Amino acid sequence: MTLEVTDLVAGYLPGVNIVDGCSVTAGPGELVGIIGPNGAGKSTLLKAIFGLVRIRGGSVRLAGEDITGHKANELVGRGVGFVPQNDNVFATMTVEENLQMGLYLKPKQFTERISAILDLFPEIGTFRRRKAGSLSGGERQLVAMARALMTGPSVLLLDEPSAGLSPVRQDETFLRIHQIKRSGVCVLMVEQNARRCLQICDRAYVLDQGRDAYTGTGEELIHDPNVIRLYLGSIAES
Ligand SMILES: Nc1ncnc2c1ncn2[C@@H]1O[C@H](COP(=O)(O)OP(=O)(O)OP(=O)(O)O)[C@@H](O)[C@H]1O
Repeated sequence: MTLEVTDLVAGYLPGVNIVDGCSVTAGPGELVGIIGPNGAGKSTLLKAIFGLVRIRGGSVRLAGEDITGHKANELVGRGVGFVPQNDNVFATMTVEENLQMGLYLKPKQFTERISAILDLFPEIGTFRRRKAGSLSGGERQLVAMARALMTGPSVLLLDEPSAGLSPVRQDETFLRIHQIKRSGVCVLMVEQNARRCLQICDRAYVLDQGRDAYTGTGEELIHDPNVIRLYLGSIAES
């Protein structure tokens, strides 16, 4: 399914638009990155798409259907998954219980879905009975993504999946995101690690002050002098 966000306006406080005329699209099996400076509105964009921040203007369409302002639980039912940056697992529950929570709308499908998830991420099998709170950051991120995948979404929204992880764990996480994309899911990912994000994304958007300032393939943006100057630092860093 294609996700189309057009001229979106959203914010928390009256009169302050954090997302301010932002347009992004992501198609089936596509990994689309969102990068930009702190406070640009990246997380707010994902939350607005997922019905967690009030939308003041513009539209969100899924497979051509208007889903603007729909509530999160309704969006899950329509095939949208969201992995927030913080508190994305239930620490006192086991991994398996976390995955069950992901499927609370359709508990009868648990056996079928868990086997699909274990096919995609076999390592979950090795710690499925452990409490999520006892896992490493990378493992917790994997559980959070797996939980969002339990309903078999066609669109997955990821908010800074590499945050707080060591470089090795970040690489593992990006590899897993690639596997998710290859399974046909459309992935829209906000990332702090801009350079790495551009290396692995099919396409990306640079957000600035709530707007999509630049867009292109990861390869184009990573070599774009404006993007380098404003967001990536010197070319020598690459
Ligand atoms: N719950 C909230 N209430 C009011 N303002 C908020 C809230 N959450 C975020 N903001 C404000 O919205 C602005 C954009 O925040 P957002 O988290 O979307 O940016 P971001 O691009 O994801 O930045 P970062 O990379 O720092 O996470 C910030 O100025 C922030 O202070």
